[in-house]
Amino acid sequence: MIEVKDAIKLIEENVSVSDIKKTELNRCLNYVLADDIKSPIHLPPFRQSAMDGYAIKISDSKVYKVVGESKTGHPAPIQINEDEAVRIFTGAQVPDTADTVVIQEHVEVNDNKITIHKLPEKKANIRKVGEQIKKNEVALLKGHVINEASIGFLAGMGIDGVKIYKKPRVCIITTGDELIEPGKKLKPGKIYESNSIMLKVALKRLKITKVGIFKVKDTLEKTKDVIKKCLKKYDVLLISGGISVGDYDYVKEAMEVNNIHEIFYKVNQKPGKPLYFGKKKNQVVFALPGNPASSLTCFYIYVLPALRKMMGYSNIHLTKKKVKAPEEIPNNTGKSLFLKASAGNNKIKILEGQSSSILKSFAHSNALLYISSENKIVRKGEIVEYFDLNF
Ligand SMILES: Nc1nc2c(c(=O)[nH]1)N[C@H]1C(S)=C(S)[C@@H](COP(=O)(O)OP(=O)(O)OC[C@H]3O[C@@H](n4cnc5c(N)ncnc54)[C@H](O)[C@@H]3O)O[C@H]1N2
Ligand code: MOO
Repeated sequence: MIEVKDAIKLIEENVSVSDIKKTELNRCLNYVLADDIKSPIHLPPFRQSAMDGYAIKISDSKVYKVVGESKTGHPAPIQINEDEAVRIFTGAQVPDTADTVVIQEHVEVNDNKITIHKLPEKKANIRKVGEQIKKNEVALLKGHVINEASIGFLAGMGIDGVKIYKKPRVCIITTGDELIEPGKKLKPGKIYESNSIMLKVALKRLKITKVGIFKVKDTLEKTKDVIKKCLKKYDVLLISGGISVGDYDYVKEAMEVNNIHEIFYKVNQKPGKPLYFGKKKNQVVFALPGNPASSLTCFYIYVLPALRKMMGYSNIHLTKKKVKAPEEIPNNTGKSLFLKASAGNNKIKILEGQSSSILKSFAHSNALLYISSENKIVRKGEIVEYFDLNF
């Protein structure tokens, strides 16, 4: 049995970043950039008017002669002298000799002359060349998580594709004779299967959508076969249940038969003690304890960082925050604890119902309060750490 911090470290060390692929921009949302991106152009590429109005070469005069028009999408047709103006529109090129744009609301037009009521500051309403980004300047760094704005920004620089890290294909395998699909009639001795959908949506929150779900009964043969099948198609296997020491817990043996190499089995923690982590070349396998709250805790603390590392994230762990313990917390288990809690406004409340089978409290928690195995008692008001579940 290993300690929490060692388990976290072993996962970090044994998981590698996914392959890189060049991908067209409209398929890059929520992926992580695998390269620094430099702007191929100055943005904007020419001096642009920020408003509809008149481009002038500013002087003490309030009256200017309109000598032409600069229309958006076309090069500025003429240059101007002092006391001259060019009619101009938002986004249009400002003539090189103009230095200011007056908005049309501040101008009175008489024939081909304008009278300015309110002179702006010199250089007003002109977007400078390269104001947003200069040619060859780094626009986005490797590790950047691509959002809608990043896509617009990249397109605005004329870029139509970038290199990104692939997302892992993940499968969820549930084990157990007792499990019945929600929606069906419950029979004696059976319970509704809830881990697969819970893990699937947790993956969805991580923007992982290529997810396969497989359900097997408690037999060695079936467990072996499903693992073999999944190893052919998926980068990550999440197996739920069947990893403890009962007579019908076949997952460990089925993994051995499939030549999965054990990195660790059992972590000195509550919940989630029988957690298993293994590898087959670059494929990784987590066997999550079947108890629903254990499964989800292990997902947040161990699976999530592994997946984020694969996807190229630089911050892979849930954010850890500090808070004062709201009450005395004895820890006579000798194990590290992850307590379901509700945090906010620099306070935390430990919720009722900490058992591994209970999701009721988890459903109301946004934090996992962490007490290390070495800590036998936390005094009220002592500083403790929690994992923020808002990611
Ligand atoms: N003698 C011992 N017994 C147990 C130990 C131990 O050290 N010695 N460890 C306990 C701990 S801690 C945990 S956690 C569980 C883990 O057991 P398994 O991973 O083998 O999981 P199962 O036995 O298959 O199931 C446990 C529990 O969870 C329910 N379950 C399972 N899968 C699902 C699912 N997909 N959806 C909803 N609920 C599920 C299952 O019905 C059981 O109630 O072992 C302890 N035992
Ligand atoms: O690992 Mo278990 O989760 O303590 O019931």
